[in-house]
Amino acid sequence: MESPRPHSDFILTFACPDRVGIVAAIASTLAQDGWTITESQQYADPDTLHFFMRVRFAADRDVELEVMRATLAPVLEPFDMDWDLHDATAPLRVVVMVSKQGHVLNNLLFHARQGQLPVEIVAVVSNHPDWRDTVEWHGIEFHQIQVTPETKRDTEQFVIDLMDSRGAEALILARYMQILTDQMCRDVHGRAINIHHSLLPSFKGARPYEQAHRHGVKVIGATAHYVTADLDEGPIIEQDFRRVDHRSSAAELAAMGQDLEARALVSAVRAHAEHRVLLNGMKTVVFD
Ligand SMILES: Nc1nc2c(c(=O)[nH]1)N[C@@H](CN(C=O)c1ccc(C(=O)N[C@@H](CCC(=O)O)C(=O)O)cc1)CN2
Repeated sequence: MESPRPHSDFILTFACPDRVGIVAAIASTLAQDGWTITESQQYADPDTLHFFMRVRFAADRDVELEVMRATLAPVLEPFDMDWDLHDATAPLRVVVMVSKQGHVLNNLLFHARQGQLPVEIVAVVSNHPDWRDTVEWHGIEFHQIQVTPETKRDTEQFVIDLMDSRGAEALILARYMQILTDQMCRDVHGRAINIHHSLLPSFKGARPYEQAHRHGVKVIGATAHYVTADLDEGPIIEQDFRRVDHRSSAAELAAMGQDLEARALVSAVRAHAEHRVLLNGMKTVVFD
């Protein structure tokens, strides 16, 4: 028999300069207020001397997210924290962007529909019509945009407005093959995830499987990362890989890579949706 769901279930994440007493302050504050800590992970970076923590806590009473935020603010203030508080039970609302290749999009749609991903895909945007029927079969709105050098900023503003109007908290680039402008990267900093079809930092940019084939690689892979203005240089969230050999053409490498791309992106989106990813400069801390 399933245990009863708590009335209030929150996830606190933060990063701050490391010092003695951080965990004790969090734990004692929660204990004094009658909260049960159900998950807790922390990491002290020896290089940056920064401390990272994810703590999930619950109680059988109804507490509004904003009320909980206001309660925690004075406790966290002395530690100079970059912190956030999330409702652990709320699925992450996302907008997905795709171009012509739909294997990663399809995998996202399937996992979300099956309830295997704590995500609600509220809209799909594409610069091609190919995946409209599939997306609309899932009952999800599909918007086609026309991206040219002249229209790129307007199309990006359309996406930002769409995210705002649908309450989307993240943007997922599922093999969307257009480079986002610096302004768009600023607008979605820390909440746009791209799947690149190579093991970054190798083979950035366009056509990475052709680059890999020319180099005679013995493994291929995929990298899910946050999007930044520096193309395919954003903080890495997840990678997946497999062995290959001299017999495969670039096209065969690309075909073998599709599953890796789909798996890596789902894993990264799940980690982001469960608030397990914290930015650590140009890197990430990803809690289990
Ligand atoms: N600002 C960013 N935009 C995008 C990133 C990123 O990291 N930062 N990742 C890419 C995806 N991508 C590889 O995964 C990628 C997509 C497209 C190209 C590219 O060169 N495309 C066109 C040019 C399109 C354009 O100018 O918009 C081309 O083939 O010439 C390279 C890498 C998504 N966007």
